[in-house]
Amino acid sequence: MATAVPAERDAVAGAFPAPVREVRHPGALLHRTSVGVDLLAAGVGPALAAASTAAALTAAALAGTPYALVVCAGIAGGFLPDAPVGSLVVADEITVADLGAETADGFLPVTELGFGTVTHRPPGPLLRRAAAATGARTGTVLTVSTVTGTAARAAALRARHPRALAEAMEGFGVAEAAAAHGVPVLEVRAVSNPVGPRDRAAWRIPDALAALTEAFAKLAPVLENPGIPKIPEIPENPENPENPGALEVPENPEPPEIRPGEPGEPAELGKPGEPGEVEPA
Ligand SMILES: O=C(O)c1cccc(C(=O)CC[C@H]2O[C@@H](n3cnc4c(=O)[nH]cnc43)[C@H](O)[C@@H]2O)c1
Repeated sequence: MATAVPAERDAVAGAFPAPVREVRHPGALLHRTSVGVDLLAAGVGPALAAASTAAALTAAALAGTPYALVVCAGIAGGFLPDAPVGSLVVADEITVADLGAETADGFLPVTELGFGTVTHRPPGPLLRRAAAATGARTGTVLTVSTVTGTAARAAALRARHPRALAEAMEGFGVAEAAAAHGVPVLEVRAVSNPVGPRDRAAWRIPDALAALTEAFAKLAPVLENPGIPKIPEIPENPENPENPGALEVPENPEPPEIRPGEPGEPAELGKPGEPGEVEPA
């Protein structure tokens, strides 16, 4: 579970039974709950959130216990009237709003420049279960690098993304990291403020954090059993032109010896193995 700041991480932690313990990896400090869900304050903005999430995913994969699901969570700005302050949004599209080029004819997303991606979509069945469990609205959650501060910018974003319910700053970065590891992603946001003219005093942060705790209490059973198989990554093999998408594997590979409770045992959701962990001093 990746949030931007520790206050959001701790709000999510409030939905799980105490205690949590710290697990330190290079580039990612995890809070591991007693039910095996890992929480990460991944940093503000898509770049740092992607870097931190990728570090956590890589550490888990190297330990032989890859994550089954990544969830980006936190507070957000909501587009009125569809996502008022206090409401909860689960993204059916996680879309980066400002990755592209400004032209004389307006904004062009990177995809129209011929590269990259601008949207990640959570698996439909998981999304529907998450929305049903929490009562959340579903729609596009935009990822921005600059918080919207004017009515004109809010209107421009909605004109370009009519299904947008909320904007926040990490979802696309977290989703890019998850996609690189072939792991599905969800984004869950509690609306703390309207998207529009900047009025920081009007942000209802404590209420949104409380809504986040409540949402994750309801989501816990869904997250424990997301029902989504990991998409296997097929590494390229340039030396095998008949099957360039597969690495050569011996015909009867020796099965790895795996004993219960050891690294390599199929992981419980989000519960990486012990190697690589460093307990806090
Ligand atoms: O000051 C606090 O106590 C506090 C507690 C929890 C979170 C914060 C933040 O400032 C979180 C920043 C985080 O929130 C997202 N966010 C919220 N509203 C918007 C918005 O209107 N536009 C874009 N992002 C928004 C965003 O993901 C930030 O990273 C403070």
